[in-house]
Amino acid sequence: MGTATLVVNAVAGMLLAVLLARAIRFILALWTARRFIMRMRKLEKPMPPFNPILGHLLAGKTASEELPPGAHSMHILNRMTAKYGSTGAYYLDMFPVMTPILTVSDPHMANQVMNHPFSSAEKPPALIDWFLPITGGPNLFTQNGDAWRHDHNLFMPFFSNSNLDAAFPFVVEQMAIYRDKLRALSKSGELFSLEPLTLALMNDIIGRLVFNAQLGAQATAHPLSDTMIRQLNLKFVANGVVSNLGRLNPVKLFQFWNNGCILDTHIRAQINNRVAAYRSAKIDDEQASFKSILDIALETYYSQAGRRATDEVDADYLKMLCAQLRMFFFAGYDSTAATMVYCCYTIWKHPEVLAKLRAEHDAVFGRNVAAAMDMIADDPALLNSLPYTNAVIKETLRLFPAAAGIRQGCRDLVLKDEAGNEYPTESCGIQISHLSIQRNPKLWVRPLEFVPERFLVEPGHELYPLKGAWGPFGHGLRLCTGQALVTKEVKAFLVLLSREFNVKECYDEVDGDRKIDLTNVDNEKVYQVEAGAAHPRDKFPCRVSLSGYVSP
Ligand code: HEM
Repeated sequence: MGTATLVVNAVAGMLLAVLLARAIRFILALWTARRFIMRMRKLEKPMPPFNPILGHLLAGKTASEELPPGAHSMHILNRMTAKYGSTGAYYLDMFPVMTPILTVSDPHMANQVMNHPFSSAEKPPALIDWFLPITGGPNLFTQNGDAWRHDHNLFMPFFSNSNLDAAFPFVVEQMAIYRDKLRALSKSGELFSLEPLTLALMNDIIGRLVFNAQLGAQATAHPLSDTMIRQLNLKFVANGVVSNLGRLNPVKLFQFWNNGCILDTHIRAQINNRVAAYRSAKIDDEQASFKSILDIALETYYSQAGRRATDEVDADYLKMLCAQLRMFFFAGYDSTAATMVYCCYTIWKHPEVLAKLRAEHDAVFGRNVAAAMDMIADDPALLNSLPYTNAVIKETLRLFPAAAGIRQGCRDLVLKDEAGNEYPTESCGIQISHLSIQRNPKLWVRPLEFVPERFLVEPGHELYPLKGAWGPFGHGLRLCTGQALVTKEVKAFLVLLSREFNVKECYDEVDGDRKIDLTNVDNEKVYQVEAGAAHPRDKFPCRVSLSGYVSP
């Protein structure tokens, strides 16, 4: 037998072994999923109609078809909650799209999860697959136990109040570029999409916060931002569920891998830049008041005993950093940009809210909008004196939560609803359905109305929110680490823009004769779609004009 034949046989044998291992893994996972769900069926637990071969995939498909195009999976879960989750929880087996979950839409049961010593902090293995195209490896969202604790402690100093405040001169500088773009658009009066502009703004801000880099994405597309967006587009196929099976397509798998390599190349370039800067800063004994996430990680690395500034970063640390920085880059811009756009929608849709918001900004910053920019840069703590603005952001996130939380169940966590029905969680993930909880008429007065005052009234008032019912940043130990940062950023965004401009959404103009049935998304034309976090559909078409409320 010739060498070539031997090589071909060896490669074919290896491929066969890999395929066989994958097939066995698939069958085992399928068997585990079905066995658990069959047991729950026997116990007559709430769930959609079950198909022995397809599990609940058909029910998921039906729910997604009852929604308008591209509706986010949170809407799909919400739709299924309306059909099957009247007791506050139902089981779902969408294998192979995901492993079985218990979807919880009741804050009492969500609290039981968040108070459990194991499940409150444990993320399910299925999340690793979800994040893999975005991060390429373990990250704070997916890690558990000591690995999570170690990396969490490594990055947390970035989120200290003083470090975040030190970033604000740069944050408002980027918002000034965004404001200038809106000024130009207000002159032309043209129809445009607000979302790409806002994503570019947040790309530039997060580039600085994560890498201490000036990406300049508001001026010209940056390859890091472009590749992340390409990767997200690939991941979030419109109308999910069955088309999600496209994940098994080898062409798509190659594209994921290739985008991942490009992301890693750019992230490594940022790491190399900062290693060089770190070394020269060490030599010059330079002290920067603001430290990026990457700078903090490098400082910790080089401060370890026996390590010299001239040493290379070792391969394991580099791998860990790449995945965590990819995660922070994504988490830091995507959902914040979506929330900023939704705030634009909510405040300009409600003139009475806008009037109160502007009055609060006048009281704290005076009527000179240009001065507000310098005031925030000099003293970001002023942003803490804006209770109404804070309530507007909270109310926007109540109606349009950008993300959701998930936990791993376990044998000794059996949830109980108020009627005493039990929900075992062993062998399944627990998905907290924020959208269903935050729009539930049993939990909220005037649930679909935009009422920021509900976050300002005292306990005992009918509007006062029920404990645990508001949770767009999740709950407990695994709460979003970016919450304080997001709140500051969105407050600054509103202070700098809400008085100068009027923004008018133009969905009717764009939709034209296209009839969209909005019945199952609470008749909300700006319903959320899959695009990373949950984003406003069709990138928020609008026109902007100068308000005349203040002089620019
Ligand atoms: C509007 C913006 C944002 C929203 C709505 C949001 C929401 C969330 C949610 C729902 C979770 C899961 C919480 C849970 O499982 O209980 C989460 C986790 C996380 N978020 Fe955010 N997030 C936002 C912005 C950010 C930003 C700006 C950063 C960082 C720059 C960030 C970093 C993280 C991290 C690292 C985690 C994982 C925490 C852990 O498990 O240790 N997020 N976020």
